[in-house]
Amino acid sequence: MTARPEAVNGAPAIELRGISKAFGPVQANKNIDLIVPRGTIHGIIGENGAGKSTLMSILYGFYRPDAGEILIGGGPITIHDSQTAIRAGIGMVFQHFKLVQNFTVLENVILGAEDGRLLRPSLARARGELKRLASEYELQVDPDAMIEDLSVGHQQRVEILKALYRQADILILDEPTGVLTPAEADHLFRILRGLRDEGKTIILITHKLREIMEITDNVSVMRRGEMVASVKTSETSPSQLAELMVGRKVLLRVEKAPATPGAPVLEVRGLRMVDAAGVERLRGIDLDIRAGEVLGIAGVAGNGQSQLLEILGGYPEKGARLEGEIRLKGAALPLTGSDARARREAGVGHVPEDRQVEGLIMDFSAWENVAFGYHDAPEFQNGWLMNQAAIRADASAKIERFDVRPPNPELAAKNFSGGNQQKIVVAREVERNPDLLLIGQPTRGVDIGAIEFIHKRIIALRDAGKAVLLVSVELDEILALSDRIAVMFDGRIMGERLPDQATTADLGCLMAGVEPGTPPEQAIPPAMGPAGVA
Ligand SMILES: Nc1ncnc2c1ncn2[C@@H]1O[C@H](COP(=O)(O)OP(=O)(O)OP(=O)(O)O)[C@@H](O)[C@H]1O
Repeated sequence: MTARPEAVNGAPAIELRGISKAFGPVQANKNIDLIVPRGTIHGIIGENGAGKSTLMSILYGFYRPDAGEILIGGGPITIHDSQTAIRAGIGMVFQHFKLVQNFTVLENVILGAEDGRLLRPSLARARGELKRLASEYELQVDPDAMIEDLSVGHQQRVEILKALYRQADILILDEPTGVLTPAEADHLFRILRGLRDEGKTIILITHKLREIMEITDNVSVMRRGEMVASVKTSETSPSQLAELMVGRKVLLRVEKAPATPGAPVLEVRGLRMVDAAGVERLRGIDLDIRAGEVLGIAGVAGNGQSQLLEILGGYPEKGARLEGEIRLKGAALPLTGSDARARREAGVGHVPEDRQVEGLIMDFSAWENVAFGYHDAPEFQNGWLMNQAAIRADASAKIERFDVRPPNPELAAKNFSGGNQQKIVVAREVERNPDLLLIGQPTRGVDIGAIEFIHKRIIALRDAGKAVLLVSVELDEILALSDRIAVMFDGRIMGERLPDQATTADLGCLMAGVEPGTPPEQAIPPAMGPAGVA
């Protein structure tokens, strides 16, 4: 490790002094100072677009700062690229993993490492080292498994193993629990504590204040490009952190009156779906949603929720075979063929789970994305022509109401932070007041101020007599918003509960495919989820 700076005794693991970075007119980081003591877990929080990812990308060598200084172990260092960062002992686990899908675990771990040539002796040595790391850190994973066959939780283990294999002393994790089940998140936290206790330094970016309180030693708060506070976790509280982040008091719970459901809006009977590869993804779904209620679908990702949303939204996977019946306000909807537009015209709004692939056209501007799919509405027509000025004005107003930052309707979707991209999609769908809103992972990667806002809008839609189908892997979100909860496992609905009667343990059993109260010897889940999620 030639370029690793000499550690100065007792010096912090990381020190940033006066770091600034602009993207055109956007000052993403302004004169940032940060000290992270060695052997601690340090949380970084801030609203969407506050500049957290930019700061970490500077530390990992993806961006060069416009100004400022970085010290690692007390020694100044210029981080030209990620190879320099790796040599300085810095490892990073991204939100969207950087693994090669059709390579094995072992190949991914050694790829890019200094002895990463795929020669037999080095491979054998690497295999031994990987085995040692996996057992020492409870990161068990089959070295010969293909990445594409692993659940997201296991892919994340590979990312961590990759950093440890390169002897990282500092590990940066960007929203690591966004894709994990509660049990996987607990396991990850155990590992992080273990790493900290042996002297490694961990930076954790998260929007979840519960995680900050549970696992970090110190926490730094960013707001609009600046570092506004660094505090000891034991000396702060979730409400104080929320206020520091947003600059105002934030309600950390959803306030809603009991639902008064009306006539059925959506009726689904015997919905089955077999995908192009012949795998049965939905095995006979029956559900009803009435006007004025939120039905929450809980479940571990990969158990058919995505397919259900896509089919209801009018774009089933290519080559899928479908069976069953869907009725919207009493009228049968066609099952086959792609008819997202017909669904929209019939009063269905859809916020897809994957905003970047299905929700947005990343190279198009924010206003085009807000108008997308609705631009041919009568109010936007001017005789035979499209009234572009009206479309733009309407989109700009929605961008402003949803507090999309920066509030620049001309900026391409790809240049917004993840949470702000999500606000663009939610603004488009919710502001049309659909009779049925299908909404998948509405607040993934979204900051608490925006979560509060999106939750309020969902409840307002319900209170206006609309029906909402909410799919979320966040149990807290399901419990807070739903009037009824259905749990999906392996393409089926395992059970339905009322939120005030459901316990996390009870829902957890159903999510694992086990009827609550089943004697332990019989409580073996019938099958893995379709995507192989354990
Ligand atoms: N490559 C880029 N080009 C232009 N603007 C950018 C680029 N990367 C980031 N920005 C802008 O810099 C600001 C900070 O973004 P950053 O991604 O660091 O925020 P964040 O705090 O990580 O947000 P989130 O919590 O939503 O991930 C935002 O206004 C963003 O739009």
